[in-house]
Amino acid sequence: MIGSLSAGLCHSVPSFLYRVSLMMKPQVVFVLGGPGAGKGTQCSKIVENYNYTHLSAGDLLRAERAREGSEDGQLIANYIKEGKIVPVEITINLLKRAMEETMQKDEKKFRFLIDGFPRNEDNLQGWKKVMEGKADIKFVLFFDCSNEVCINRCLERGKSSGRTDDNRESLEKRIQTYLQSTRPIIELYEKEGKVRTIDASRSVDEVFAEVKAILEKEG
Ligand SMILES: Nc1ncnc2c1ncn2[C@@H]1O[C@H](COP(=O)(O)OP(=O)(O)O)[C@@H](O)[C@H]1O
Ligand SMILES: O=c1ccn([C@@H]2O[C@H](COP(=O)(O)OP(=O)(O)O)[C@@H](O)[C@H]2O)c(=O)[nH]1
Ligand SMILES: [Mg+2]
Repeated sequence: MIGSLSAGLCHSVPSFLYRVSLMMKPQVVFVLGGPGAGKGTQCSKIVENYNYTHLSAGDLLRAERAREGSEDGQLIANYIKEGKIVPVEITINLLKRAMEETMQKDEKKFRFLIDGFPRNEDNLQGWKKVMEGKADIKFVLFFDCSNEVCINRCLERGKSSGRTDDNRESLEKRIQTYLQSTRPIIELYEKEGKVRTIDASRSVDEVFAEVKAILEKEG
């Protein structure tokens, strides 16, 4: 059916446009929580078990920081070390490109876990400006745990992560940014009934059992 439709259309529509029109709209789960809450760990486990692509905004920014010739590398480095949130124009371009590249390679890969974004009002506005209507936000997975647990996990991670922000000084700033800027975004989504809160203070496996139950329920 699709084959014959394609053969008919190819005479009039450029094939790349035809391919784009066949693509599913990206289905997005935002993954939020404090620094060290376990977002990345749980996203990896989701990817092992379900058909999602994990896009960590922080990882994309760190890759851009390291890219030779990047115009934004120094700015990104400063923001990360200071625990501040990079202007959304930079982050949204990286996210959009990563989503497009994933779907161009395999059009069945239209489910995304967007980890660590949107972290503030600027991020939210940037997402809306660029992505509204182009992607569906299914829900928000919120990994909730105390600041103390977050800090201890990041300090432990800092022994081997090589990250410039897994130290006490940066962490105090990151926690402040999280409380002042990111929590209000989670609350906004909460009012829309989109937040699925998970107690992230338990073991990796216990947390994942809850994640699984949510994903199975949401379909
Ligand atoms: N449930 C958990 N219990 C204990 N340690 C955890 C748990 N989840 C993650 N960790 C560890 O805590 C650190 C932060 O986890 P990570 O997944 O990178 O969090 P985030 O992406 O939210 O900053 C890592 O060193 C990770 O191995
Ligand atoms: O959308 C984003 C995501 C991350 N960051 C920056 O990258 C850092 C690390 O983010 P990441 O999500 O990797 O940290 P995690 O919460 O996983 O420890 C943040 O503190 C910010 O400085 C940002 O500016 N915008
Ligand atoms: Mg992370």
